[in-house]
Amino acid sequence: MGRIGVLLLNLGGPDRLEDVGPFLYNLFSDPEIIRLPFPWLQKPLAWFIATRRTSRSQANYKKIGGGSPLRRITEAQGQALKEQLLALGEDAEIYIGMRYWHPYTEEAIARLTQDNIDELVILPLYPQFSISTSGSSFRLLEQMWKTNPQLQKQKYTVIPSWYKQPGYLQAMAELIAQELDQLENPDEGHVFFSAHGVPKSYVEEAGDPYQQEIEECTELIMRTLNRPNPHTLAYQSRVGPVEWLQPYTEDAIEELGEQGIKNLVVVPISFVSEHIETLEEIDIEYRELAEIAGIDNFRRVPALNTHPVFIRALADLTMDAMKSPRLDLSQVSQMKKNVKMYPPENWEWGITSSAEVWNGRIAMLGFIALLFEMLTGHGLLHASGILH
Ligand SMILES: C=CC1=C(C)c2cc3[nH]c(cc4nc(cc5[nH]c(cc1n2)c(C)c5CCC(=O)O)C(CCC(=O)O)=C4C)c(C)c3C=C
Ligand SMILES: [Fe+2]
Repeated sequence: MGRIGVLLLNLGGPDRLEDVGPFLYNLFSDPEIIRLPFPWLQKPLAWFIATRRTSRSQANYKKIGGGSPLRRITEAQGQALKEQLLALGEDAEIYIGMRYWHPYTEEAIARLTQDNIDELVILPLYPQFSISTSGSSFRLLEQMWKTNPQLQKQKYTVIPSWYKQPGYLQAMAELIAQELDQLENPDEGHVFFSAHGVPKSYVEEAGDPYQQEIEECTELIMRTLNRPNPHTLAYQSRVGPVEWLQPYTEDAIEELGEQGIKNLVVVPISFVSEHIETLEEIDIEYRELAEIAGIDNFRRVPALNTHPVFIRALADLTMDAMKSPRLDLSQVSQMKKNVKMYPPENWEWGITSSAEVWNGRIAMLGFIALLFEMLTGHGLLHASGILH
């Protein structure tokens, strides 16, 4: 076999405070993040929400050193994976494709099409699949493949999710065990899995397998840990007014406090690197909540980052993917049964003349309403709680 490439997909994060606004705009422009019935409203609404959210978000990034560590950590993971693959006899080229910030997926694809890679493995750095994360990156890649004849010649395979991978489970269990062992009585630690949330409608209406994969993953980690500790799963980082997956992390912490739990070991489960939601939300906000709830001992399990057992797991995933039958991007959504990406594949972009007329009229009304709301602070978005 010739030269292989590994495309690592990740979310991306603002490197500096001045990147926060444009990063949020990119994030909210994604129809897999805000699912709107009218595609024309996506960009104005993204601009509006990003503008309103920027200073609050910047204040949080300031608390963790003025930017996201995600790029640095993902690059370190890429370098460690390259070395691990070399040790297994595979001289691979690693590409990093972020969804909402540099290095963008488009930049990674531009690099790899110049490199003459024989076989490409597409590996999302999200253990569990969600429409809003891996799904969004796969959809972007699918569009690129459709429009780029050079890419169409590229042989590739996709790893849709990998939360059952034994090395990954082992690395998570080791990190949890290390944290439990710091307690005076390790068996008394309550293991608290905090997963990034998604709106409930993603799971119940759009068929996102995320909740099922998170729940199964939690059970598999506990089985690998093989200790008698009780555990809880909750969902963090809710954005906007709609209902997200429950229980919410803040409510669950409060409840455990009321039950008299004194030792909490918090495990971030949906992401493999430190980022704002571990360093700020868990380490600062939830720690404070726990203290108020009477939990004396609050410990957080570090993210996997470049943990050697985890890097070996990524290398094994890559090698196994090359030996298995290829899986292409269009097969992935079939595999993740019932997943309805948004907007749907057969979305009609106002192709009939009457639809064009109505689209135009509604767009005009929407814009006027949005402008009015921005100037006065009153309107539907405020009333519904989307904006504050
Ligand atoms: C598996 C992990 C993630 C899921 C699922 C996810 C869904 C999701 N996220 C938002 C809104 C925001 N996410 C933000 C940052 C952010 N999100 C993830 C991971 C998942 N998101 C990460 C790792 C990060 C941080 C990147 C970094 O800079 O370190 C933000 C910006 C931060 C903030 O302003 O609070 C927003 C907003 C939605 C709406 C969503 C599902 C629909
Ligand atoms: Fe997020």
